[in-house]
Amino acid sequence: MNTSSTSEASEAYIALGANLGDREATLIEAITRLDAHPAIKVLRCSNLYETDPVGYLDQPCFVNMALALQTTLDPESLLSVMLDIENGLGRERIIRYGPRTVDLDLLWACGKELHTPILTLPHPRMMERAFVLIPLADIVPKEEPSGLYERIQGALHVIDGKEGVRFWKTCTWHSESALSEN
Ligand SMILES: Nc1ncnc2c1ncn2[C@@H]1O[C@H](COP(=O)(O)OP(=O)(O)OP(=O)(O)O)[C@@H](O)[C@H]1O
Ligand SMILES: Nc1nc2c(c(=O)[nH]1)N=C(CO)CN2
Repeated sequence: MNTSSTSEASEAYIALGANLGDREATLIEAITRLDAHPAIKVLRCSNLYETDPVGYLDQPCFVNMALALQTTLDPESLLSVMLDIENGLGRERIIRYGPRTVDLDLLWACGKELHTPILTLPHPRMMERAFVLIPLADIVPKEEPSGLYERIQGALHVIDGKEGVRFWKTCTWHSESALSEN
């Protein structure tokens, strides 16, 4: 696969979800694979939340979380890495909004707006979804320069507890590169 790197590293936020198989193990493996990519560093992980399904209701509860990444990849190349990881972890697309071993959505890349055949940024449905916003709020600092913090707070105020999102666990993932530095 061709991935293009820009010379400057920038921050991106992604959402993860899983509702088939060992949900926690699959999410941890997805984080490990992202961090193992030479152009991606996982900076922060949210807590894990158990969430009631939204959109297609006849399916198991999800575990959802969010990550802050630093990357030198452009957004389309980052998405391509994410899709490869989803496929490698057994993701199948059968029912729209249906059950999945893992889902990785690119939410936000420094406030960039993009509309290409394969990528829309910011993610078009992120501000309607408590299962995205509540984990994301764990890891976006108040001083995030492109205004993401304020957007999340405003959107959460509108959603106001309409979805079932329950704290489940803290994230146990630690970067292997950080461990080997110590
Ligand atoms: N910001 C984005 N993040 C992830 N995928 C995106 C984004 N914008 C467009 N896409 C496209 O959406 C396609 C379908 O994604 P996917 O099957 O994961 O959708 P979904 O998770 O079922 O629904 P949703 O997009 O509402 O979360 C991807 O192959 C990708 O090309
Ligand atoms: N609770 C929850 N519901 C969903 C989720 C998800 O990750 N969590 N993903 C969907 C498709 O993107 C559709 N519905």
